[in-house]
Amino acid sequence: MNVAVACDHGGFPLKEAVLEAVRAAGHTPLDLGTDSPTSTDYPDYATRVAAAIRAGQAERGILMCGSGVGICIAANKHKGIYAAICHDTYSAHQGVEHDKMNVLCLGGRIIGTELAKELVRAFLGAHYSGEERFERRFQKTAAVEQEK
Ligand SMILES: O=C(CO)[C@H](O)[C@H](O)[C@H](O)COP(=O)(O)O
Repeated sequence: MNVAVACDHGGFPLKEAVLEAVRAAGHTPLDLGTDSPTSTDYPDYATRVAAAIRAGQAERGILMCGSGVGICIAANKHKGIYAAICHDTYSAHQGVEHDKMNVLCLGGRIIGTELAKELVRAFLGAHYSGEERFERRFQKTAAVEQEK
């Protein structure tokens, strides 16, 4: 699958490792910036990844900022984006399996490159289970989204 990847300056230290982990998992990363540690604004990169997913250019996304918080909040403002910060591998796969998480958010000032690679592997290796209770809960969440 195509995986849209973007970060601000705080997430930039993780970006190369994340791109490498996407390729190592057999997927194609779309590198949507930023391309240097120069200070920039995380909502711009959340929008790039959200747009790629909404346009069907990528199935999933990975976003990084300093903590993962700001870019996750910004991503979740876009329809069809279900983003979460996961700094443990259980959440990185369970979020997809139970909750249809389609964007993984990481904090470049919180975790190192090796954990980031493991989180990417767990996220990309997971698939939505589609079990009735998960779909029921997801539909309740989606209904709130439609009210916007
Ligand atoms: O973590 C972030 C937002 O949650 C950002 O990546 C920034 O690191 C954070 O806001 C700090 O910004 P600064 O301009 O680098 O001081």
